[in-house]
Amino acid sequence: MAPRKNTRKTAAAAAVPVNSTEIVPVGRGGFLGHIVGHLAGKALPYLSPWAGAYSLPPLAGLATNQLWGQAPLSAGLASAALAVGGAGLTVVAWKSTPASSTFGKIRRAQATASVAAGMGWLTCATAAGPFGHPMLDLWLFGGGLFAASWNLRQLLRNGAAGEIPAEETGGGLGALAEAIGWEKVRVKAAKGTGKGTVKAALEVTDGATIEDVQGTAKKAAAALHLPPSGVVVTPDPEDAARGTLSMRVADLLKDGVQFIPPAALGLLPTDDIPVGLYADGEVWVLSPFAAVILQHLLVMGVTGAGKSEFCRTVLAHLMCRRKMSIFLVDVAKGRQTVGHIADGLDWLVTEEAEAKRLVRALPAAIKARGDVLADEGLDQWTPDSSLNAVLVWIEEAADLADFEELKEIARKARSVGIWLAISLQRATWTNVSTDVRANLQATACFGVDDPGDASFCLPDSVTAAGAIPAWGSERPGYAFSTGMGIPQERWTTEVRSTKTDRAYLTALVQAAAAVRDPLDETTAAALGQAYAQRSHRGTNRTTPGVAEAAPAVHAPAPAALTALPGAPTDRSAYVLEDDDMSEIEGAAAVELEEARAEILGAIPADPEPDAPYAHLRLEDDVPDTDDDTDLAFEDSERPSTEEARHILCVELDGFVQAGRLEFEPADLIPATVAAGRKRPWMQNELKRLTDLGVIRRDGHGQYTILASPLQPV
Ligand SMILES: Nc1ncnc2c1ncn2[C@@H]1O[C@H](COP(=O)(O)OP(=O)(O)OP(=O)(O)O)[C@@H](O)[C@H]1O
Repeated sequence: MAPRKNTRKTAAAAAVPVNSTEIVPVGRGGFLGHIVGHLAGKALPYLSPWAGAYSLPPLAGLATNQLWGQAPLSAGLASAALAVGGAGLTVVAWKSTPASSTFGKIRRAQATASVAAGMGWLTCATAAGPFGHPMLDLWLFGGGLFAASWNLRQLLRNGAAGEIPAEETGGGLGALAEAIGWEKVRVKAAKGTGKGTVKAALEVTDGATIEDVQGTAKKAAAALHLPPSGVVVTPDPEDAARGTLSMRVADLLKDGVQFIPPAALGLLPTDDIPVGLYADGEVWVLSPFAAVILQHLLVMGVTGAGKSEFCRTVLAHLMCRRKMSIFLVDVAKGRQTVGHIADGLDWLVTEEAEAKRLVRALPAAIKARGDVLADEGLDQWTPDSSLNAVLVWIEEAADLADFEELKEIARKARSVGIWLAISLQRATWTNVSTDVRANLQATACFGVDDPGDASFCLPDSVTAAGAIPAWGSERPGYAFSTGMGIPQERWTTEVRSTKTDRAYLTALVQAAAAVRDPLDETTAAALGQAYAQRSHRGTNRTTPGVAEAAPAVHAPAPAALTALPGAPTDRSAYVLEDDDMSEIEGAAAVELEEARAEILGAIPADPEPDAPYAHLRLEDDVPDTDDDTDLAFEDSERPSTEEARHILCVELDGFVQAGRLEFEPADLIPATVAAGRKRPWMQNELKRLTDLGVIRRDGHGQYTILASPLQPV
């Protein structure tokens, strides 16, 4: 295995401050000096109430006494004015001090009492003078009590920073709590992470729940003037009364995230895929193939939200790996999105018919891979298998396959190492069934217009926490992502995918051709003609032992039938016994009536409606020739059953050679006539070829050719 570099931490390392140990200076000033300095530093904040209490009152008292205390009239008027002013100030102090908690109430009482006592003393000191008795005694005792009570508050606040409510820690969280009705919520120890996010511990009391708090995350964001998704409340899995409040106060990713190149060419599919950065600078890493369960991915976001960039990022990384094959289906703008890295795609599908072919071929590949893994003694795909891991990325899958088909593929592909990624602009109940959704357990939800859409993509636990990317296309590349080995506590952290550079990616993918393995033989054979005739094939190394697709052989040769996936080895298998025939006829009877309308509907309108033979149907015997006519038909010998079947097989093979893998029964009418047979015979043949895995019946009377009956794959 190629050496692995730990990409997960590289980008983060620059942003994370190094934890330093405080160094005590030794030398001049020395240890004692340091202790004295340290103590002085600690004590200083506690001295200010004392300094204020013992300096301001005498100064103010002396000033007012000197100004108005000398004459009885001015002293009386000044005292009265100060008393009224003092009462007013006391009311203001009471009203303006928040008291949503016990601590708040104490603080309000303390602030109000301090103002009232100070103004009362000043009123008296104006007339009586500050330094006589009892004014001097009141100042000395009252000032001491005042300063000590404020010291007590400081001590409580500093000593129990983690235990007291936010309003005690300052920073406006107390006001926030009051504004959004968090009476039963304690917000503790708000701390900046230094990476644009402030985090605080939450605790609910009096019967409240963390879910109640989650419901008000948007209010909190509005009160703090943050983006709607800027406040996220995550419950503590260990304690239902606790949680974490994260507030993203700065956007470190707004200048974009550069593509993080692969650590090496030739890594395995199980190695980490770095696809972007989290809001706190950590690398956003996906590990789908290394996770305990391979979780299929649902990518969602409005047009312009950044899905294509994300797709290119994931694909580019996987294109640089061994034992990995990638199929991409994008009927809308495939070449435009990935044309420059198409070399790395083993199969790029841009046509709807081919997309349907691919989807229909997958069940056979899943089955064949399952058999190989069982033989290899593996419960699920690992790099030890002889098979490649496969990524099938489908854009707007709901338009290309029916839900039942997708559900089955998603359910079974997981264990055989086929990773399904489905990208949608808007996943609602109407364009993806809940069954399919349930099988897409990993998500990357980019901007959506309606918050409800996000809840279709992201798990409830994530949207409930307030992690909803309801920014539409305003913030391209930003998303929330879950599953694929992402630690659960990261699911509610915003990410931004990397922005790719066309020229760089092209060069990278070209260089990686030397390490890309071709698709393993088992999967390639099981995918049949749909894969053998794919319209695009990428470049990869040719590994000894893995044959390239056989050149098309037009000449039908009986021996070639051996190449059918799961088909018997000699042509006699195509010849059925009578018993089989009646069984098939019985089973086909129902289908016949259904197919009849379809076939007849497909036949163009009769160009000679008034001709004497117009009443004849395909299944009617050809009438005897008119006695009056000169025309005579040569008696041609009716082909044997084997010959008739061969004619039909040649017709089907002709379709395959022409790159046409879909047909309707009506298309086989000329061959049926050439075989000297009628419609029921053709229907039986179709049924038989379906059972043999040569063709597959789709809805609405259509068939897909899975493998030519006459050619090796
Ligand atoms: N991670 C990103 N960082 C910066 N810009 C980005 C990022 N992702 C996408 N963009 C920009 O946003 C625009 C739209 O991106 P993109 O084509 O990936 O959106 P989309 O979701 O695929 O849209 P659509 O559904 O129409 O295909 C592009 O101009 C692209 O450069």
